[in-house]
Amino acid sequence: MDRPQVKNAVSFDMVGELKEAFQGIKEDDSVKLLTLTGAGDVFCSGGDLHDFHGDLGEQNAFQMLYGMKEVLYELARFPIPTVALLNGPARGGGTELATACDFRYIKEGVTCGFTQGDLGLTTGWGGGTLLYHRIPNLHAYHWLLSSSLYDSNKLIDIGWVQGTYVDDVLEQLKPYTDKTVEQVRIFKQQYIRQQLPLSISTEMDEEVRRCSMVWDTPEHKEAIQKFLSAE
Ligand SMILES: CC[C@H](C(=O)O)C(=O)SCCNC(=O)CCNC(=O)[C@H](O)C(C)(C)COP(=O)(O)OP(=O)(O)OC[C@H]1O[C@@H](n2cnc3c(N)ncnc32)[C@H](O)[C@@H]1OP(=O)(O)O
Repeated sequence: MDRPQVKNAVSFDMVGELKEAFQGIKEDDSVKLLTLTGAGDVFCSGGDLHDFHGDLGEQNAFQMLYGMKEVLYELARFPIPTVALLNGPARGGGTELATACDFRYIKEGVTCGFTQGDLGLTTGWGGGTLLYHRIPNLHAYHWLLSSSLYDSNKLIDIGWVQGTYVDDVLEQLKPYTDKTVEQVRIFKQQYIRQQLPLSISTEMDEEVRRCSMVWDTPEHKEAIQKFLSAE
């Protein structure tokens, strides 16, 4: 993600660019591993609070959120292993995006959180659904409901993050990449069949629908006004 001036916030354009990039990688059958990271000092600050958070009714909010649901679903069921490299903080949808990857590695001291709750929202890209497939249920529920920011140590404790990294992360990912393309694809298929059945798409759709239902509330509008007036 490469919009460092807004901390890699996801704009409408970026939704299309992510889809295009994933398609290109999918078509290259020599690739063994997909990594996702952020330019500058942040992983991703979630949906662009200018672009995504206008005065939208439920139906338009659904359509707007749905594009990122498609991105996260694609990422979760990607045919090769996927890794989020948390070079800096993730917030809101940014934490959802990292959750859609199979594994997460993080720089020491970095914090992540589902801050949608503080904006009068709930998760809306399908990342809440995926979180329940990544970490124990009560950890997921508590993290989502409380909108807490967790640091790298806590994120390792709850099992969301697999390890910390400093610089040469590719060396650290060698246990994944020293396998053949066929091996990594077979292991990924096995994981998808066990943990991410096609029916997960319906659950993610329901999450998008629920979030769009709270889009047009005073709590959300006030939170966005507050963010914009602080700029
Ligand atoms: C369902 C998902 C949902 C959705 O949108 O659909 C969401 O993702 S809701 C969650 C939205 N995200 C947030 O609330 C995070 C807001 N940002 C931050 O908390 C911080 O910016 C942080 C921690 C990512 C980085 O902090 P730092 O101190 O390093 O930077 P600044 O706060 O000074 O930000 C610099 C610059 O970037 C602009 N910015 C940051 N985040 C966003 C954003 N999400 N959308 C648009 N613009 C963003 C910020 O306003 C500053 O702009 P400037 O003009 O330089 O003042």
